[in-house]
Amino acid sequence: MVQKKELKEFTKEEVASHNSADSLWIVIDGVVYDVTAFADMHPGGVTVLLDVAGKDATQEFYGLHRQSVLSRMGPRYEIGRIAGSKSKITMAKPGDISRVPYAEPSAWQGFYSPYYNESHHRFRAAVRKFMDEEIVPDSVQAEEAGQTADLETFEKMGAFGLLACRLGPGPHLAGRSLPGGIKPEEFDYFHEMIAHEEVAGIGLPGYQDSIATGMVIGLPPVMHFARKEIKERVVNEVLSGKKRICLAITEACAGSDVAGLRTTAKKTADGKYYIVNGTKKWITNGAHCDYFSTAVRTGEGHGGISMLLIERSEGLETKAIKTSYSAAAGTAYITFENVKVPVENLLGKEGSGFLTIAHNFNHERWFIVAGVTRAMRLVSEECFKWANQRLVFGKPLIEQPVIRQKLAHMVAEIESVHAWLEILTYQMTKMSYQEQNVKLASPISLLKLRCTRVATKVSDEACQIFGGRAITKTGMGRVIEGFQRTFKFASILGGSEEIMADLGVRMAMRAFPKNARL
Ligand code: HEM
Repeated sequence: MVQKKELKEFTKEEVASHNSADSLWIVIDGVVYDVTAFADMHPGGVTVLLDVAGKDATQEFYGLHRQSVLSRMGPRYEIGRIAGSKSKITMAKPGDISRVPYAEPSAWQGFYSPYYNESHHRFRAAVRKFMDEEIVPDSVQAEEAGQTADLETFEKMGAFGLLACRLGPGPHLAGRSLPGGIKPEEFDYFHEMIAHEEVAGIGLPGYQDSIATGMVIGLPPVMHFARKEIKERVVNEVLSGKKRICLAITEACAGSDVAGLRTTAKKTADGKYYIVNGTKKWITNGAHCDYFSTAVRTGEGHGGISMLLIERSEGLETKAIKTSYSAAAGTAYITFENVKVPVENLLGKEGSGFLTIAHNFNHERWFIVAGVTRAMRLVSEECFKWANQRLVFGKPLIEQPVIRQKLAHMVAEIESVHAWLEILTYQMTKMSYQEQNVKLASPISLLKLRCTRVATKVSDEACQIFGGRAITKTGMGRVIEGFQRTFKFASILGGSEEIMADLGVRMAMRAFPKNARL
């Protein structure tokens, strides 16, 4: 642990005399750092430090480093302050709400909103603080190393109530303590949306997927279709963070075309088990899961699909797929070789797999939009900050009209997606699940289409603003690099853009008045 040193005050002249490799001091935002011992280890090299030795290096530092470098390493080298100086730069604290324009939904930046009450503000504050304090510290390194969140992290999220919050309002919340002291009966889809936003707000695509994307899409079939005893056991294990679950539908030959799936489940002669054989591909979190909500073929054609809850057991193997995002997400290829599954693990009725799968489509797509929209806001925040602190041709980037044009388009598009997301979330708070399935399938599909089209543009503009840093995994462009490398996932999984567009119009046509004419 770093010992807190007694902070002295220095004059500028005193600091100026420490200007060599033997004694190398620099000043950042009024704070004096003795980096003599660090200079040889400095990733940017010694010479750049010598160039600013004994001087104020605030501008140089913030042009090249994220603030987290200073909060992480600064205390080790901090020795005092310039006498009479005051900090001009705010150090981010856990739980802070950003004041950068458009970095938060407008309700969090002092605008009126018909959607949020005090409990939503309290909830966001509690979840953000939890994320900043408990999840973020290890996440950057885990993302880089391709390590998924460990069970201890899952148990922490479970005890905090965050896992349960990501599955919407419902009986699964009964008796649980929830973030910010929210009562289960006051919890609504806006609270859930906030939970997804806060997880996506860490800006690490692989790691944030590792903290329970599999659960958000894999547990609903169990919650809604499992037999009572199985439901109680599995839902409790998963929501407390003791076990992990994922959704296993897609196969090498069956993606959007679910009917093409080939994994078979055949009943044993005594009728007690299904024997499962086949493969699954691109299964988020699959590499680390204990349970797999799995689509299998129990018969021919469309009516021959069923859903089974399969436990990790003999004959089931998972191996990581090398995707373009971090191995932390645990995206897996799964093989089933004569896996024995009790018939009690059937989710819903045999042959009704399509209904079971489709039951959660809207929720899954809505959840994807909430996450991607939050990630886009983070990208725009990074662009605003970068454009403000990066000097080009002797002035901040933001002073270039072409950069302001890019920011304008980015913000206008993100805000429109978020506004539609809020409108549809409001509908969800008013409609029964059944009514949502009928009325929201079209707009949610079109919203997802719009969201990922906007993500394409946001990624493009952000890359142009960040230049080489947008293709560099560490440092200033880290978030932009991660986003441009992974935003495409959202336009493919949970229903590809093409399927979303087609479904959106087909579902809308169901309500088309037969007697309408031009
Ligand atoms: C307390 C003072 C400093 C600390 C703890 C520090 C630490 C670091 C770290 C951890 C990195 C690599 C991280 C990353 O990829 O972002 C880095 C890179 C770098 N640093 Fe520093 N640094 C300090 C001050 C400075 C100053 C004053 C300058 C320049 C005048 C400087 C110039 C650079 C350069 C040029 C790089 C490479 C940047 C790049 O690859 O884009 N550093 N520094």
